[in-house]
Amino acid sequence: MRIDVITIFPDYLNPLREALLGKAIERERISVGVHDLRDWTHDVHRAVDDSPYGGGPGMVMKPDVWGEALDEVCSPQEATPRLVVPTPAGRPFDQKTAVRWSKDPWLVFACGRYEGIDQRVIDDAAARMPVEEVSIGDYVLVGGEVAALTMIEAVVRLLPGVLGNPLSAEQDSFSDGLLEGPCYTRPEVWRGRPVPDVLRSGNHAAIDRWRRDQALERTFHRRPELLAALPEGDLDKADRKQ
Ligand SMILES: N#Cc1c(-c2ccc3ccn(Cc4ccc(CN5CCCC5)cc4)c3c2)n[nH]c1N
Repeated sequence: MRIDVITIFPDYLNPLREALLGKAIERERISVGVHDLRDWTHDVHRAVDDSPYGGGPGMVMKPDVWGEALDEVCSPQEATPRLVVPTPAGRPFDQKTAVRWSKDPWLVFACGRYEGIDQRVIDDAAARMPVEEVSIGDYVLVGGEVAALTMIEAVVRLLPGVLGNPLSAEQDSFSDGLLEGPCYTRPEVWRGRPVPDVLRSGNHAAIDRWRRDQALERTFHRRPELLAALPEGDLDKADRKQ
């Protein structure tokens, strides 16, 4: 997978070169290009923003600069990129979206700042490639870079050979529609708190049942709407005793 990120703060994306993502680059599971939007400015001030039409707070990112940047970064190659535009006004980004995007050959992230990017940039790009305006949550950030990092990590960890333990991705929270339950490791007793006996019993049927019950209970208390959204029949008889 090829990933390109366009931003006015390229150093914000340095974490991409660390740890798991850094290893994925080393192993050539992904190639990452980070581009400074100001490289497509032509004025002495390297301006990327201007006042909003219709008034209102803050500044809006200029369409001409973004247009030239996307023309070059997304220029037709052997594949067409999916353009991802983080925005507070976007559709919610979720695990299903991460799984869907993990099958793409090329993702380009357009990281806005200020009050966002002139809408005509998105509309113009949508005439040439798939574009998705997405939000990582119902809170307000200062720009799109942290959202891009979040989404890139959620997608790249799903690629073959990236996670040390591929089972981990399959047993993700949300993969079965529930939150995952608690996890434990040594020591057996820590500050007077023992590991639940069932986890040391060696009875894997009982362990699986306990873990499912814990996931149901946690989901019920923390994210009850996820239970309501479970497909019909996903809750088996044993679950209903919960
Ligand atoms: N993903 C994601 C995001 C973002 C995000 C993503 C991309 C950009 C580019 C610029 N900003 C800053 C900003 C902040 C507030 C507003 C709304 N306006 C304020 C006053 C009138 C409306 C517009 C932009 C961004 C924020 N925030 N939260 C998420 N889950």
